[in-house]
Amino acid sequence: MARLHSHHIHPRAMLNRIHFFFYSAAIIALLHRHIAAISLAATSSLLFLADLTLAFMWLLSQGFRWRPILRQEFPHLLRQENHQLPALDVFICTADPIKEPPESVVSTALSAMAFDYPADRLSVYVSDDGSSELTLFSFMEAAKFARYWLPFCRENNILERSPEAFFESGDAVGEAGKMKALFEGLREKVKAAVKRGYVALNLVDSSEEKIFLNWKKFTRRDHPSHIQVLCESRKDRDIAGHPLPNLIYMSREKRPSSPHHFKAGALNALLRVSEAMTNAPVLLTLDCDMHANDPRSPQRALCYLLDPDLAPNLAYVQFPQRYRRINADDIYGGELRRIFLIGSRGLDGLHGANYVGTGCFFSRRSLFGPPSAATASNYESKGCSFLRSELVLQEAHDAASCRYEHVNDWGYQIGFRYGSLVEDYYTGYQLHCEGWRSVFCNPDRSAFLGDAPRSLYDSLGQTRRWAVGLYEVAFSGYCPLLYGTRKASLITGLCYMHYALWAVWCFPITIYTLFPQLALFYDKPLFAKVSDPWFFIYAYLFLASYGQDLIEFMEVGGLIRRWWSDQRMWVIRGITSSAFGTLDFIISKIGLLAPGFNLTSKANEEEVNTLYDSGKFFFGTSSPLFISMGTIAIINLTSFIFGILKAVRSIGTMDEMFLQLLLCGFVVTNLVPVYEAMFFRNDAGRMPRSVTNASILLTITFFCVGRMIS
Ligand SMILES: O=c1ccn([C@@H]2O[C@H](COP(=O)(O)OP(=O)(O)O[C@H]3O[C@H](CO)[C@@H](O)[C@H](O)[C@H]3O)[C@@H](O)[C@H]2O)c(=O)[nH]1
Ligand SMILES: [Mn+2]
Repeated sequence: MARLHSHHIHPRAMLNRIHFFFYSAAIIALLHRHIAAISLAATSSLLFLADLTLAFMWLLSQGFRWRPILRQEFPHLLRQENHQLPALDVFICTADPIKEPPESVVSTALSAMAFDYPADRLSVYVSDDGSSELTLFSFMEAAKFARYWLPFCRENNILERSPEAFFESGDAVGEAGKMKALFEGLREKVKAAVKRGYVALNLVDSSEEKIFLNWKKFTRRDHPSHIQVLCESRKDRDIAGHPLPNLIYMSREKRPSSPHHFKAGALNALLRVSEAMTNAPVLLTLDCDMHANDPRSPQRALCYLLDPDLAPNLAYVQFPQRYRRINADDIYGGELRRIFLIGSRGLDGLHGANYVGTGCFFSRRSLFGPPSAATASNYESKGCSFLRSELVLQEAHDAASCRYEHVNDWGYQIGFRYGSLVEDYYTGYQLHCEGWRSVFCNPDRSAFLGDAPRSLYDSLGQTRRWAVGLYEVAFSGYCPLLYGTRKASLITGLCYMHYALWAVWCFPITIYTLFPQLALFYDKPLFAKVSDPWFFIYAYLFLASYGQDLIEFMEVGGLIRRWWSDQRMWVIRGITSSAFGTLDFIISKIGLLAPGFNLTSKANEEEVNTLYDSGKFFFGTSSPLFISMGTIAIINLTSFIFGILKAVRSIGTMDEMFLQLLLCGFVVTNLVPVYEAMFFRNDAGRMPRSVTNASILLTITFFCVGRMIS
């Protein structure tokens, strides 16, 4: 058998290692200087703390650079060699018809149904945590549309098989025009229903009517399980007479007394329901807003999953999260290249890429125990009984009930893991600790494309939730530093710890954006003079780390201006979402409030979209997050202006204050959009006045306190 894939170590790995030694020497020198000059002065000990944290985080992150791997697959060989393709179950999660518009969710499902894959071996399962009749209705419509859409894609060899994305790009004429009209019809119907808030019974036929009448008795937090087989490949045909893949709607049982564990709970219910129905050995998880952009991605993943050398230990093949409709500058750093490309590639050279929740092909086996314990025979696909048969449906409903969650090890020993809001990170980590491996697959044509948040508040809300979820792992019995380093490997554990402490950046960033600025205002020098040799250590540390970051970012296809946004968002997150995420976590730990999964909005709001497309930040709401950002912005601006004025008057002081002035200027440059939104904009996305006023008040307070201390 020819090799289905190849890989090599990144050519820069050696340079990275050399750089590691020089850079660590500089860090040690700096820390030594701190210790030698240690004083009880608050500012200098804070700066020491900041540098210590930065150094620690830097150390944890070096594993990503130790042995990055680049891979290539040869999926065409699968066909040449007549490989039998295994059955594939696709899981799509949605949770709210308002934040996650059903017309987009069905597009995602259609893109997966249209995979270039034998229909009798492909099933698409949709979990609806919103338990919404609107979503079910949309999927009923989607099942009808699929009969036209699938043959259209197949016959015209279309690559972009999400109807939403397909019709967005390019004009539709001829047959495509007809398809577009059909899809628009579906969309209008769905949108009208969502606007109305319920499914009008005249929209559905008599057999469907019963379902919706029944539905009205439930609430979204208290209802029995509901499963609806919308397409069944053994029975249903598209308009060209080909079998359709299975399409199954599931709303798992929810009871107030039974914790539902958010997305991890939904995925586990899907895991059980699919076991009762099709039990495919290969699974694909997708977020509702992440459609397939290449119909042959399953074959690409199978290049690894079918490799007899890898298969016994291979848990999953992860594709990167990539996004469409990102604006030119990617103002919110939504691409997250550092996590989804650079980080994954780095981990791939160790135990394997981390799981990022979507675009990931699993071997079902891996979710049921360590590689040594699994017996392959339990994971053979079912193909005999009809999905709509009484028996199968009964079993499936049962599998979607809360009952399982109480008695079994679901979420702890098997399935997607509970206990963290970032169930993806946590599950991948646990699998690696169990001895499973994984692979990062990053083809040139994006396999999946999703939507990134389009308002600042959404973007920060998302990372705030991640921060809490990551802390939950850091401070659990499975802390990667203690447990991961032992169970997986030293470097893998350190990398996972780096992510677990992702929000810890808030400490050094807040210190560096606050105290040197106050000190500048009150003429207190903190750093080395320009004429001092130590100045060069500072310069080296700063330039080398930013330089390395830039090189890595560009190398994974980034643009300079997007890199600038990316590093800006690092600063902004540090003073907002990471800081508030840290607080959220502390509050949840002392038992005041249980952490919740706030969905990221995927809704298309006109104003938000227009501002996003024109590259302007959308603030709009008065959130405490923005007050902390506004305060730091104004403090930096004030100190910077003050510093410049002083520098102009007496050049002499420049020598010892230069680094502080530079730092201040750097922060000010980063926060230009904040000043604009506070003082120069009048649109809906500007900073609310109340936030600006509160920030000014807080700034004054800080300067007063600073005066008392200095
Ligand atoms: O109770 C819930 C909450 C969420 N979801 C689904 O989970 C997915 C991710 O939710 P989203 O609001 O889009 O979160 P993001 O922060 O954008 O998602 C990232 O982070 C999540 C973990 O916090 C991962 O699950 C995702 O895969 C990853 O893309 C969506 O399809 C939701 O419908 C559920 O099914 N049930
Ligand atoms: Mn999302």
